[in-house]
Amino acid sequence: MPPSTSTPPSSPSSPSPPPLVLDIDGTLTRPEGWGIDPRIFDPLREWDAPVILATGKAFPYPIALCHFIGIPELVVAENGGVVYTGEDALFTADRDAPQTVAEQYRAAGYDLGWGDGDTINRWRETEIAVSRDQPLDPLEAFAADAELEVIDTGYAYHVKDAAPNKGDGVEVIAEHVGIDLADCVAVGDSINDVSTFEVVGRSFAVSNADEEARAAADEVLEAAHADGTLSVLERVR
Ligand SMILES: O=C(O)COP(=O)(O)O
Ligand SMILES: [Mg+2]
Repeated sequence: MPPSTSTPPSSPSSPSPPPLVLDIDGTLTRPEGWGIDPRIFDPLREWDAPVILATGKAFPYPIALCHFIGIPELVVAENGGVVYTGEDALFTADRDAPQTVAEQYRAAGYDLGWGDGDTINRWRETEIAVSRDQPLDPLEAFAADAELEVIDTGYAYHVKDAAPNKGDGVEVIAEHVGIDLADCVAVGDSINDVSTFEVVGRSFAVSNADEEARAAADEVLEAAHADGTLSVLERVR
């Protein structure tokens, strides 16, 4: 969408900052590319508007991040498979088909790549994530047979139903909390953020973003990871 006219650049007379929609991996991460950058905690805790975390990670991860930042839990998890409005948890897909693909992949001699405990998938409700150091071709073949898609976020391969996406989840939350998507500012880094960028008023890709996110964003930032996101917060606050 074109930049929102209702969100003027930073000025002392700005009544309140815009609502935010933030990806996690690649966007709130340290410059090294992993681990949350601690510099995001205070600005997000003090942000005087809703902050939605929209991620490919399983439900407990963004909920825990909201909890530890100290902000209300407004969460899109599993690339839109799970939506939490602060009151209701909605599940927009089913894990059964992705689970079957994971079992076929394993039966063919491959591994999801997360070890026996597999905390990456343990609480996943609607999709399966596979480590990017595992072979992609057989995973895509099994997924295609099941009419599922595989997306590569740069952090994991996700075997999922094609229908849910982050943007639809963000719409549900915006409606529930009563914010106008045209006022929202989003930051992201990968293909799973394209649907978010399509529904918000103003979108930014960090400089480490993949081609799809760069093409979909209103603006590609000069700074990477949390440095990029912090630069957006400075500009729009
Ligand atoms: O779970 C992933 O693969 C990526 O997570 P993200 O959407 O927060 O970047
Ligand atoms: Mg990301």
